[in-house]
Amino acid sequence: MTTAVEVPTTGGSGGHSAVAARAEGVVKAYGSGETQVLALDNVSVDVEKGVFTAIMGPSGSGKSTLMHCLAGLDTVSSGRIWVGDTEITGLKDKKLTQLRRDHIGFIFQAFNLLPTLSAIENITLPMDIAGRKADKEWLERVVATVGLGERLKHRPNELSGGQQQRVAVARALAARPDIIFGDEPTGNLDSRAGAEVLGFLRRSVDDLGQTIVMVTHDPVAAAYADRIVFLADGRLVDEMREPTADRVLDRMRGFDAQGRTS
Ligand SMILES: Nc1ncnc2c1ncn2[C@@H]1O[C@H](COP(=O)(O)OP(=O)(O)OP(=O)(O)O)[C@@H](O)[C@H]1O
Repeated sequence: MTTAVEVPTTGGSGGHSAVAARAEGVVKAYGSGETQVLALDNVSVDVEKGVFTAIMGPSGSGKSTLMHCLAGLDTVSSGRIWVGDTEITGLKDKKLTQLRRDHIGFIFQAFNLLPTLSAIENITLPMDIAGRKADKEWLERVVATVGLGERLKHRPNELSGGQQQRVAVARALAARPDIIFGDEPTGNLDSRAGAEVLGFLRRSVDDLGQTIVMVTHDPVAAAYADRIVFLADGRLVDEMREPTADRVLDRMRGFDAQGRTS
């Protein structure tokens, strides 16, 4: 963990503070007065580059809010957020949209594939829209990692849920974003298809050096991560390295025992 206050570097030259994103003293309040909810209450966290991070915590603890703030999908009430070298708090909409497009990938619970396009067309669509040429070699690696073989020419409705989500992950990877954010990316999948997608996410970190941040409720899914940060009542309360599903389950039971399910 770096404690430096200067703008984080995004590595590349082997710098020691390989931080892909950072939240510093982030507060997010909804509403005001007596009905105010502090979704995030002074959260500081570094998202390490090339690391698979899971965000866990009881329902309502602020997981999605933290992810949305880190990804520039939501504004903060106070505190600061960086994505790579860029402080995004205070950025105007246009710049923020550009930054999201060029540096961030998203995977949601719903696969959000276009039904009339083939798998491979879906994968390259965001770059086609942005008028960017896919790096051919990279695309080949991504496609090889997805392991969809001849199904790449198939349309989404000819693929299983797990395969569709792998296409969605490949689409996020194809543009080589600095970070991929996933909000319950396996939430709609059965456990086998979920394992398939999680294995693929894991490989994209190990083989392609991708940085991933994933919100999940599922201890088994979280065990695929390198690091878990735990939120409770809008605060960062714990973290775990090299988690196992059993240890995560134990930690989550601890929250229940304290009645911290807000
Ligand atoms: N748009 C909003 N308006 C008001 N309150 C909100 C809004 N969005 C979230 N909240 C509140 O902020 C808190 C954190 O919500 P958030 O969705 O980040 O939690 P979460 O940990 O992702 O929950 P879950 O696991 O149930 O999805 C909750 O108390 C929630 O009710």
